[in-house]
Amino acid sequence: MNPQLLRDFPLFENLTDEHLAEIAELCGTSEYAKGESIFFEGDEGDGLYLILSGVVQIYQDNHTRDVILSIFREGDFFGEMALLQNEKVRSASARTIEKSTLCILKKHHFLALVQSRPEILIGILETALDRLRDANKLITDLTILDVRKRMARLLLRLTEQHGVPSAEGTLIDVKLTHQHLADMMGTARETVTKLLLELQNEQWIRIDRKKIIVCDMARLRATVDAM
Ligand SMILES: Nc1ncnc2c1ncn2[C@@H]1O[C@@H]2COP(=O)(O)O[C@H]2[C@H]1O
Repeated sequence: MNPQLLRDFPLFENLTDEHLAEIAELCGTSEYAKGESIFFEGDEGDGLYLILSGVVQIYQDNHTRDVILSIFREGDFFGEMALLQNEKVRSASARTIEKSTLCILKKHHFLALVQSRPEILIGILETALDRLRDANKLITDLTILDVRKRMARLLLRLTEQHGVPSAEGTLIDVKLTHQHLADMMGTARETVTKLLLELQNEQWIRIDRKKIIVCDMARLRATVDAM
C-alpha cells in the first residue's frame, strides 16, 4: 500500500518516510461493505486494524441488544488489546457503519514493530488511556444521569470525536441511526426519536441528511458542565 496513507494516523505522526514505507510493506488492505462484521468478541486477535476510510462501531452483543462502546473513523485504530494481552481474545466486536477501507497489520508484524519502535507502543497506550477515560465517563453517565442528560453528554462526546465546523454550528460527521444512538446511551430507539424531536424543537440541534448539527455548542457545554 501507499505509505503516505499512513501519514494521517496520529499513531505514526513522528515516524520518518522510511519507517512508514517499512510498515506499509507489511500491511494489507481490505474493503468492507456497510454493516459488515470485521470480527466478534471472543475471536482470536489476528491483527491491528487501521481505518483508511469509513466508520466502524465497537460493540458488545448482550443478547437483548447491542451496547456500542465507541465509534471510530479514518485515522483511528482498533484491535490492539487482544494482540498485546497474551492469551486474551477480542474484548468486543467490530462492524462497519459505513462502507470502509481498513489496513490490517498482522499480529506477528505488529509485535515485531512495537518491539523495534517502542514509541509506537507509547502512542497506543496514550490512546488506550483516553479510551479508558471515556469509558469511565460513560459508566458514570449510565449509572446516574436521566436520558435527556445522557443525550446531552453523548452529543458533546460525538462533537469532540467527530465534529466539524459548519455554517450552523458543529456537524457530527457520521451518519448515525436512532438505533445507534440508543445503543450508545443504553435506552430504547423510541426514546431517542422523542428526545431528538424535542431538542430540534428547542433549537439545540438540526438534522441534515441523517447527520446531527449541534447549533449552540456553548449552551451544550454549559449544560453538561452544570450536571
Ligand atoms: N471501551 C472501549 N472504547 C473504545 N475502544 C474499545 C473499547 N473496548 C475495546 N475497544 C477496542 O475494540 C477492540 C476489540 O478487539 P480488541 O480487544 O483486540 O481491542 C479492542 C480495542 O481496540
